[in-house]
Amino acid sequence: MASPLTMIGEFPEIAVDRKAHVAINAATRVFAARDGRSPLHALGPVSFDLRQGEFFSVVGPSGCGKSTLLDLVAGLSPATEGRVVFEDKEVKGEVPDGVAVVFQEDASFPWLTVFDNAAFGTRRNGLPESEVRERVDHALAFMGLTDFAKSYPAQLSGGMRQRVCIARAMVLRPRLMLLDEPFGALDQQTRLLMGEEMLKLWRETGSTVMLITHSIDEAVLLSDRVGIMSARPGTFIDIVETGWSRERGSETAMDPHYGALQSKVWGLLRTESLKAMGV
Ligand SMILES: Nc1ncnc2c1ncn2[C@@H]1O[C@H](COP(=O)(O)OP(=O)(O)OP(=O)(O)O)[C@@H](O)[C@H]1O
Repeated sequence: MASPLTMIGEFPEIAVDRKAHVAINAATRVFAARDGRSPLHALGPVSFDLRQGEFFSVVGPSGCGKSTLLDLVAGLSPATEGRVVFEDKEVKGEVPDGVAVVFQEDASFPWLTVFDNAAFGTRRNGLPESEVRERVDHALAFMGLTDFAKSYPAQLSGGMRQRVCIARAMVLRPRLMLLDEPFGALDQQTRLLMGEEMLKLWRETGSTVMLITHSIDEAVLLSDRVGIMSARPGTFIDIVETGWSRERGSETAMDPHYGALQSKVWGLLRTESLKAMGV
């Protein structure tokens, strides 16, 4: 019988299992009524799987429930109905072991050095200091921050601060990385470079990635699959396979298939964005 594991190109150590790593089953989120307003149905019902080791991006009109979906998968917010299962365990009430989340806003701690920022999660998890040091040194080198280990966030650019946050997530060696517009506040150039860093990280770690983004270009370039959400309450109207190899990078944008994928995603998103704007 054929093995369910597929060896990937130059990275034979990463065996990607195409079965579900995260299963989202008929999940909805309704926010309770507040200030005399009616309850707000923000999301779903939405059902989909994140496959083991894939890079999955989510695009959708503003306010359709993308961050709400990520919060559900991260265990930061409960599903009103339905459920989320990560590695055969229901996600409930806390971020599961093996999951790291990176947000758009600069979440570095200004009172800690770059090294101590990156070490924060692992120290809290009680990892021995020698192991912390080894992991942090590797993550800072990977993110090009070695020379800034003793600097404080205020001494860094916005892009570098965001790299510190990604290093902090990387040090945890997550099996699932949840990224909520992590490059949203960065200029276009830095954003492109950070996308390449993310791909490098994804290739090195073999972790599953779910990225929320407003950028169709970014979603199409980085992902194995792009999920397009409807206007609120968000559900997936389509999930588009890109077909890229793991070796993709900025040059993938020159591939003739890239333009066709971009147009397809934009075509789907445009209709939903007009609906969200009430047009
Ligand atoms: N804690 C909350 N309480 C009440 N309503 C909320 C809460 N969080 C989000 N919402 C509402 O739920 C809806 C979905 O919000 P969410 O942030 O998930 O959308 P989004 O697709 O990520 O938006 P954007 O693309 O603009 O970042 C919005 O109408 C938002 O106002």
